[in-house]
Amino acid sequence: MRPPDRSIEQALIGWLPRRRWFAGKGREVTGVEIVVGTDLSAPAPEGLALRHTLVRVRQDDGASDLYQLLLGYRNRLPDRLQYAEILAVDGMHVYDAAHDPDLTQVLLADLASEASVGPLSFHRVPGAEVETGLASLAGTAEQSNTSLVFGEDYIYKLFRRITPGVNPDLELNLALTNAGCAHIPRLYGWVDMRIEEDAEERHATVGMLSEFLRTASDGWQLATTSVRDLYGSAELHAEEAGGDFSAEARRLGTATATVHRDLADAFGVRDAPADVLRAASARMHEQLEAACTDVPELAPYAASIRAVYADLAELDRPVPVQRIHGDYHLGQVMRTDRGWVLLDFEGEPARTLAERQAPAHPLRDVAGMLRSFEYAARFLLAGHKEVAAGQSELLEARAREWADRNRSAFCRGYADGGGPDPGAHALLLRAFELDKAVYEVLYEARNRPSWLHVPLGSLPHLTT
Ligand SMILES: Nc1ncnc2c1ncn2[C@@H]1O[C@H](COP(=O)(O)OP(=O)(O)O)[C@@H](O)[C@H]1O
Ligand SMILES: O=P(O)(O)O[C@H]1O[C@H](CO)[C@@H](O[C@H]2O[C@H](CO)[C@@H](O)[C@H](O)[C@H]2O)[C@H](O)[C@H]1O
Repeated sequence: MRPPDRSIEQALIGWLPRRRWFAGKGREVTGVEIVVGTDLSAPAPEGLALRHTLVRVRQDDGASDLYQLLLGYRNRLPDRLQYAEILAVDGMHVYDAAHDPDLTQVLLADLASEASVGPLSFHRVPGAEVETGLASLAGTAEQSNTSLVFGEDYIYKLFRRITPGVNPDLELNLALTNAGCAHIPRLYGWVDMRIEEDAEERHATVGMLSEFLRTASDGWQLATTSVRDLYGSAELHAEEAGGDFSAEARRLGTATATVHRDLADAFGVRDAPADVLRAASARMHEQLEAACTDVPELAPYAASIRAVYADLAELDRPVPVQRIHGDYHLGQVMRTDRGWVLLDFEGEPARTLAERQAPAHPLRDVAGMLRSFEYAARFLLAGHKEVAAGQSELLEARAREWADRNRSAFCRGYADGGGPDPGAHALLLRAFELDKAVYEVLYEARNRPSWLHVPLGSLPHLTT
């Protein structure tokens, strides 16, 4: 017998906030309600069941969000799945079935056959074949969603926070697929869900199946390996150390410009009037004030940051805007044998769908990646200071050198690829970088407090 929904909802109040992908951190969960549960007829062994579940989560600030869960039901929960348990009642275990390859196979089977099950409809990209019967492994990366790797072939992104509408990750991947862009993983299919609430019918993207880049390394790993290499021989300059990353940074810049051009071709570019910059500046101010309230360590830099935002508001000229990546950093790019590939076009997870879909200046993405070079250079510093006391100034200088070298290389590559020359738009770039750094301060305070020193540590340099 399955436990009643009420017991599951109660258990989810404590379980959800502890998930890495839960987007409402820092606010209390006051209620969870199962909006719709759909049994997926898994080609699963006897005694197992899979229920696709959409829940509404209410929080103490009045926010109310939808989340997607795959609930597994078993009479006996094997040791390997204990960590995924949500509750057990009268010998029946309810758990996060994203971690259970016996159950997740149904996703591939339904994509392969383009099934429709209750409110869920599974779609294949025209011409794409999907092989079934592969076992999945849930990714261990720091993620806003949950990714399931099937065999060595596919990666299925199970979107966690669900916003009605087409998810920009799917929207942009589909457009880039149609444009024949080489800098994205091959897209195989997606899952759409009909959501009926308050007599209203809406649709949302709840899953996406892409090529798993099995031989690729992500940009963050490659960049931090290069930084580690440099810190290991701190007497050398960045260009002398073995693992110099700058040629890769330059190629990454060029790939970024190519993707921006494809997005511009697919969705268009328009000249936004000057008041768009005033509105952007106002939003930046708002985020800064919110961040200063939550993170008082930001206060000493606030006046300098405000001055840059004020200059931006005064920049009285139209700016070209287009669809962009929106949350661009080294963890979102992978180096494959066919060059750099860009992932995760969802935009910043904390923003509304309308904000994430809004056209923006492409240098916002450039600023995101430039911040990421700072992150890669700075994130190892703290540990190193303990090991090599007295060397901290030298390592700080090396961090600066590494970041500057790779930032310049990326910008050169971006301009080579036909993007607007970052060097010719210093104020825009500075404002975008500061805005990103403020976002990161908030993001780290809410999600990874032990990383807060990384964005805070780069503020003295950014504000001088
Ligand atoms: N197509 C892919 N091939 C290989 N690894 C991938 C692929 N897509 C994502 N990943 C890995 O999963 C991580 C998280 O993916 P991402 O799309 O950024 O998810 P999220 O939206 O949850 O942050 C990436 O940093 C990368 O390491
Ligand atoms: O990848 P996500 O869409 O989940 O993006 C969020 O999480 C990122 C961290 O996982 C965060 O990125 C920040 O940390 C990165 C290193 O882990 C660094 O490369 C980025 O430059 C830095 O912004 C991202 O901001 C957040 O939206």
